Amino acid sequence: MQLGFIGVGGMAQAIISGLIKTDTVVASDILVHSPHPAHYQEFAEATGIQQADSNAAVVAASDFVVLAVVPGAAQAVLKEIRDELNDHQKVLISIVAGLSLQAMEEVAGYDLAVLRTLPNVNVAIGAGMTAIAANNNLTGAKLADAKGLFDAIGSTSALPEADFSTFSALAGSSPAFVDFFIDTLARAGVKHGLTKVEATRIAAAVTEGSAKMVLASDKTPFDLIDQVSSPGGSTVAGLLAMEEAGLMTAVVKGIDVTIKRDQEA
Ligand SMILES: NC(=O)C1=CN([C@@H]2O[C@H](COP(=O)(O)OP(=O)(O)OC[C@H]3O[C@@H](n4cnc5c(N)ncnc54)[C@H](OP(=O)(O)O)[C@@H]3O)[C@@H](O)[C@H]2O)C=CC1
Ligand SMILES: O=C(O)[C@@H]1CCC=N1
Repeated sequence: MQLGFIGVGGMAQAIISGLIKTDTVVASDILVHSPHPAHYQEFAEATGIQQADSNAAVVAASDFVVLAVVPGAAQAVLKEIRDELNDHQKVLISIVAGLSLQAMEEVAGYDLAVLRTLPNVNVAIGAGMTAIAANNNLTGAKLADAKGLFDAIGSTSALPEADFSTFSALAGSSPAFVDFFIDTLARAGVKHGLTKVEATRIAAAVTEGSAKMVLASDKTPFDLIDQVSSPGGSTVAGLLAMEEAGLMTAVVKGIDVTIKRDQEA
């Protein structure tokens, strides 16, 4: 499979790293381009991926083309590459937040096979969570291959497009929120005398373990909270103090604002 990327920023690099690490695509079959090659030169040399001279050259040489540009540039880039895309029956895979299938079809053509996705940065280590929605032209082996790319670097969830903004907050943005929680937990450890490095290692290991517990057990997170909270003990005291400071309200408010911002884009 020849895989092209238009846009080689943080998220494209995360996907490429995940695909190479999981032996899903060999580096030499990946071709990339963006307006400032200096921004990805080091990454391209370190991974062994190929660099093209233009967006059109990426499309010409690829079976699957990943649109990984900032949302503001997406329409112009689609206009620029639509002839190349349609001439050769390529598959377009978009990772652009807020860009609907219909908006892509309007610009790139109604016959084009398109997969809209919303991955998260954890794809870099094969632990991503990606929402997918295919248009009617993407079926059979092409759909399986396009979906397979994201299955190989984590999990996928086929969702109606109406749920993409919620997914974007809960899975696309939330690595930042979870990292914020990990850093806050570690900072509290530093306040009480641990080094930042050791406190971060502890906080991250606990976060990973607790996520695995939720996924592996048939208990709800609230059941697991009760299991940790000994009667009259320290955990319930800490939990109540966090809730008095508004932890649940703060998280839900943050997600509300994230969804609203995504829908404005
Ligand atoms: N970051 C994340 O966790 C997630 C991001 N996304 C989506 O991924 C997309 C990229 O985000 P991210 O990687 O974070 O952003 P970055 O700012 O890191 O990267 C943006 C990329 O777009 C390129 N670009 C801009 N204009 C053009 C153009 N005309 N032709 C080709 N390339 C162009 C930039 O090129 P150059 O550097 O040369 O200027 C750069 O490589 C966004 O649409 C975002 O919504 C989706 C899910 C999660
Ligand atoms: O911050 C953003 O706009 C993108 C969407 C999901 C994660 N990053």
